[in-house]
Amino acid sequence: MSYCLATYRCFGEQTDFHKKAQGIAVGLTVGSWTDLPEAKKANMQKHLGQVVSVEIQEASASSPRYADIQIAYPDVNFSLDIPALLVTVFGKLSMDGQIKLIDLHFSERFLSAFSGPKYGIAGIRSQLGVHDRPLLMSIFKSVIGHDMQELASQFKQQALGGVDLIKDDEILFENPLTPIEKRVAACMQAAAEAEAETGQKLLYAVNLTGPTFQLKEQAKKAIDHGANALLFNVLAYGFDTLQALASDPEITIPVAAHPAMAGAMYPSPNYGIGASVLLGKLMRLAGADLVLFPSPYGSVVMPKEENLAIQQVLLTEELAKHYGYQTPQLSANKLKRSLPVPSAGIHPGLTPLILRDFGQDVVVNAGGGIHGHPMGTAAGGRAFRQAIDAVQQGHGLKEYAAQHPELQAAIDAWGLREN
Ligand SMILES: CCCC(=O)/C(O)=C/OP(=O)(O)O
Ligand SMILES: [Mg+2]
Repeated sequence: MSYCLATYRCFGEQTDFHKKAQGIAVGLTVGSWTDLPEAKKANMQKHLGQVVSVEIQEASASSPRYADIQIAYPDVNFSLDIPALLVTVFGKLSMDGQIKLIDLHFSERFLSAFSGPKYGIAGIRSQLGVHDRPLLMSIFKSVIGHDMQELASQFKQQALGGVDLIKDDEILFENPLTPIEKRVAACMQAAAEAEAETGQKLLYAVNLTGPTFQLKEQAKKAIDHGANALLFNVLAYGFDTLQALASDPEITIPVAAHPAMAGAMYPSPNYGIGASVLLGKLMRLAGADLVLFPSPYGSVVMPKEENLAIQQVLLTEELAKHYGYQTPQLSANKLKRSLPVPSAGIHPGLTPLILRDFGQDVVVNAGGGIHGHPMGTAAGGRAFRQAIDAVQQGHGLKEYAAQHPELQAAIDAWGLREN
């Protein structure tokens, strides 16, 4: 028998959490809210959920009374896909009061159904030829309504700034002015022109949008026109759609997962799905090569501990866990590691914090912090590259900026944080 484990944080001043846990284990597997004779039959036992642990935290001045409840779900109860797992462990239960899904452990059998990221960190770095520093990504801004010429011009300015990746904004959808195949062709042409000047390769993550059942063909059309990466609004389309794209041998380019809609699920301490599950484990399992999420210090803020919890699960070698059985040390290194991309409101003066908190395997990502630079878009990219170089070489940004005007201008405009 093998199980997937779900950990919940359940709140209640008077709740009998042991009874609650047993009710979850039975009610989400073989039973319901009331006793069912069928559920007690011997042939149902292999489908019965198990209470693994109930850890109660009594109310304090800083916290209401809650319990962390871990339940094991027999993976024979559901098909080996993310929708089935999520509906099983948090479908009806998500509507049952103050309860939050805060962790998931996949059985090896469940994990075996997933190929994970097609490229991962190593693959992205290999495509770019960059192995010795954090990566830099810029974001198109103010391009809704732009024609192809204006869009390609903004692309080239971003590329000349020394970025490693350029992504569409997640709000740029299929439109008559810049349809995906034209966007890709024009931007990849601009990328080639910029590379002739800078010698630097780059990935352009074009936003894959449109009717769900046309996404594969849309992606193949983009690839046929030269696309070398995709941006995807995973939560709007579903993890299973990401998994279908990432596991499809005909989709031969990396996928960057955007967190759009995540704010409807992770922020509340009492409801929803924890950030490390929603934007960490499930994104990596479904095959995201890069995962964007709100940074701890930008314009849309996620607490630092949640940021680091996401980073940990995107980079860890351990994603599988067997409940109660002696099994070979499970390693999930069949799942390539996904690149963390802490984002939103990032400017060059925040680079020391990002590199301190995330280390080398991170993508520094900015839209406004590039295009809003006082000396223009290309200077915005240069300012970030100078900030990254400064930190890599052990210099303070203020000292380094004295010899690097683009960085100085960014610090003058937006300030500097080194702790
Ligand atoms: C968390 C996603 C960030 C994003 O999509 C975006 O467009 C950020 O733009 P800036 O905040 O860097 O301007
Ligand atoms: Mg955006």
